[in-house]
Amino acid sequence: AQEGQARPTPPSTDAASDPASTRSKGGRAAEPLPSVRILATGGTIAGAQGSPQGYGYKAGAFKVEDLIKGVPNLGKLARLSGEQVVNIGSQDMNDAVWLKLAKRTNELLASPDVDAVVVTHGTDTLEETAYFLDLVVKSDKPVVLVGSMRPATATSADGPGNLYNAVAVAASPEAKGRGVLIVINDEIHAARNVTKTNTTNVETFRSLNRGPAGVVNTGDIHWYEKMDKRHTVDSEFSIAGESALPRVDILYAHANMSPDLIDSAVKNGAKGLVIAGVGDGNMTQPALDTLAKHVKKGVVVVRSTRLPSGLVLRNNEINDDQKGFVASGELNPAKSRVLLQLALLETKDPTRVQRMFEEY
Ligand SMILES: NC(=O)CC[C@H](N)C(=O)O
Repeated sequence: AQEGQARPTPPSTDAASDPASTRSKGGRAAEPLPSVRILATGGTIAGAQGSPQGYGYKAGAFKVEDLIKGVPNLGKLARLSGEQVVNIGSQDMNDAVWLKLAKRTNELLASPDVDAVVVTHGTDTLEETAYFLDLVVKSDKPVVLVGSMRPATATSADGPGNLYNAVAVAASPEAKGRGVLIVINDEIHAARNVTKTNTTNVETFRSLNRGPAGVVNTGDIHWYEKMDKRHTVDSEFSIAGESALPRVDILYAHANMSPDLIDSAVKNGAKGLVIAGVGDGNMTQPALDTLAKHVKKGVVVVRSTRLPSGLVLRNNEINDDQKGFVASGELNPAKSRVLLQLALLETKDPTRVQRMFEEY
């Protein structure tokens, strides 16, 4: 547990308990609670079930005010305010929303009136949005993303408990400087490390290569190791003044992979390509040859893996130096795509991009 900090009151269904604006510590004078802004973007956490039997649900049925009201005692953790950025299923997340969300987050965190930001989000692309923010947020104040696997109206909805824990983490002074975090299913994950591993299970988010950043149970936090990679205030990336991001496509390798889709992606405007390679970032010889041809014309190619864990090491099975490829290291294809989009705002030089893949 965090030293010197009162354990937050666990959620109860006591409707009479009024939200306090201060937290007292062992009889000492009460100090103001941290101010946490909730930025809502939609997803299952804001979804209502279509029918009691069905899986189907209406995404974004609930507004941010509904989400806050739905969690007993949330107001005892922090002074809360909410704003609706978008209300979409995260399968529809796009560069424009990322830029809007990141700029708003930076604006809020630059204010002395805001101590932390919580983003409610669908789980499908949660890890991508989190990593994007990890690379472009210019503050060491906590930024916590949270989602749920069951809609708010489901039996055993997981959203309210997840939101309670997310606000507890955001309100924790020790969350400062850890980069963007994802809180779900009683675990805290670094944006860079976490991935969705199961289509429906509440235990779907895993940091497969490194393990979680901590655990959180009804607001009681236990931290593990700090992230040693560059993020937030140490990041060289900035989206200030950017109105669009370069197009980067992901191509999935498989037996008998043909180079046609590679050519098509480049023809349609991709400035960078990420290969979800077989094994440690491998692919058929025709695919390799076609990629090498596009590298010579300035397209940046990153080799990642379609496997859920493990590293893609430089010059391991493939001579990246000779072909001008970049190896993704620990980053999965979705996160490699995010980093490459930001890298391409700076450079097309594969040596510099490789350095970024080693540092972030
Ligand atoms: N559990 C979820 O959040 C998935 C719902 C939806 N596809 C989304 O990502 O927003």
